[in-house]
Amino acid sequence: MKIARRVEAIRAAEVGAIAAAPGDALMRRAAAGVARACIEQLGGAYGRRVHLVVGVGDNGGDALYAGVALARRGALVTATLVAGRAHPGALAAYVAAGGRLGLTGRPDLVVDGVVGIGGRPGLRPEAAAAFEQVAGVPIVAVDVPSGVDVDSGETPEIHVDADVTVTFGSLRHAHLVDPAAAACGAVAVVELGVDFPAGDVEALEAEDVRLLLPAPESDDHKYTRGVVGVRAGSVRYPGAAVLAVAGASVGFAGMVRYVGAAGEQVVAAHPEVVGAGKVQAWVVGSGTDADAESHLHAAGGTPIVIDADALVHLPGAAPADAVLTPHAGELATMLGVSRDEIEARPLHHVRQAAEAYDAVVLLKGRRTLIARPDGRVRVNTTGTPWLATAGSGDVLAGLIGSLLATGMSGFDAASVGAWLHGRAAQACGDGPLVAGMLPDAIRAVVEDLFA
Ligand SMILES: NC(=O)C1=CN([C@@H]2O[C@H](COP(=O)(O)OP(=O)(O)OC[C@H]3O[C@@H](n4cnc5c(N)ncnc54)[C@H](OP(=O)(O)O)[C@@H]3O)[C@@H](O)[C@H]2O)[C@@H](O)CC1
Ligand SMILES: Nc1ncnc2c1ncn2[C@@H]1O[C@H](COP(=O)(O)OP(=O)(O)O)[C@@H](O)[C@H]1O
Ligand SMILES: [K+]
Repeated sequence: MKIARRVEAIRAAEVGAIAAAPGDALMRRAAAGVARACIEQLGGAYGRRVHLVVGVGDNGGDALYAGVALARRGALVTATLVAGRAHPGALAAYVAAGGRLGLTGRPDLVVDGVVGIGGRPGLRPEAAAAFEQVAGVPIVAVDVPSGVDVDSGETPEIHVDADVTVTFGSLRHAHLVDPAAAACGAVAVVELGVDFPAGDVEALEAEDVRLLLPAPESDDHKYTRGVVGVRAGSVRYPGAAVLAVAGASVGFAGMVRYVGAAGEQVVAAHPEVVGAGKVQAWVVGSGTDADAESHLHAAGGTPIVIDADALVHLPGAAPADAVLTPHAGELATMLGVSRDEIEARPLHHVRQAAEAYDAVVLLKGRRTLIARPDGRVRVNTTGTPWLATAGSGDVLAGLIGSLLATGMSGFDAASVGAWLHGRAAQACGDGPLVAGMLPDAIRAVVEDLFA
């Protein structure tokens, strides 16, 4: 599990280590990691031109010590001190190592050391101007891309867009949560040997998913594995029913039931699917059009995935054990704000919705967020932009419902479902995909996990 923590918790955990380490030892360790990432990005150090953009705090100190390490490996290192001053010890070491002040020529790489966890959102004009001078050059950000809001993952003002971000000890929220995460590029964590407390934002990794998935036991039968019911599709959108059922069919339930207007199409595509009866979880809403409200009421009180058209028919609170799966536009309608506001502050809004509806809320997007009413959040890091295709959300809803039917908690079912769905899109490769390709790919991803 990847765990991201708040700045306050990270600072508190590091106090002891900083006091115990002699001089700038911790900063030098952090800087060595930054230098390694630069060398990797450049394919070497000798003769490469690296430009440091340096702020007044320890983030700038890290950048300068990284400059020292790079200069020692034969790189030509220059630096702009955006406030005209910098961490004294690091600056002295930098000058002693042959580092120059001021920009000369076009560098091969820029190191963003303006601000880290001590920064406020936005870039001051001197910092913005320093980056404009080297526009287009790849950027390695120290700790976080300067200008992003580290705890909220928001980017309310201008900020650095990095190719690589090197952080220390623990991920911060900005590394996982969009829009800030999109500004980080690839993220590397340098170990500092510090212990951190639990965090409230996390991301599943393959091993976590494998452990959470309830593989059938040798004495299982279809009913012990769980039965999922799908109320999706309509005369207008029969395909949504087929896709939601397809998603449910490659989840872990032992049987899929379908109730709705597209029964013929569903059985033609999935002859194993049966009609109304007892279920352990429902999936309601994908493509249900005008039938959404009646399906929502008919489904009743079992664990339930509520998707698409059904979301707007929810009263104040959702039924017990509900997983709501809006995209940004649907969440905007539910909360009475604009889509832009949701996209600018997804972490804030997904938590607000989970609390208001007293349900697990999965907000779809590049970095899908899954929130519990108590504020705990999982971020999905699998997927590709090709997944943004009509009907892929229907497959996801069915898949999550199928996992829910096995007895998984809503939080686990939603986050595991999102992980499998995104990994399936990755398995489809870097090219157009249609939602109907996802179920086979999900099956293959599961097979790989258990191999
Ligand atoms: N803790 C640890 O164990 C380790 C920490 N490490 C490193 O230390 C970093 C944190 O360092 P830090 O605390 O000195 O804060 P930092 O982010 O450099 O900002 C400093 C100053 O910048 C200013 N400023 C603020 N906003 C601004 C803006 N938008 N644009 C321009 N300037 C702005 C503001 O000063 P002001 O100008 O207001 O006086 C603020 O006080 C951390 O991210 C990591 O890199 C590593 O060495 C490993 C060990
Ligand atoms: N830029 C993106 N990168 C990765 N995944 C994305 C991106 N945009 C959307 N997705 C994913 O694609 C799926 C789209 O779902 P949704 O919007 O409900 O589609 P539909 O309603 O057509 O089924 C979601 O799983 C979402 O997380
Ligand atoms: K930075």
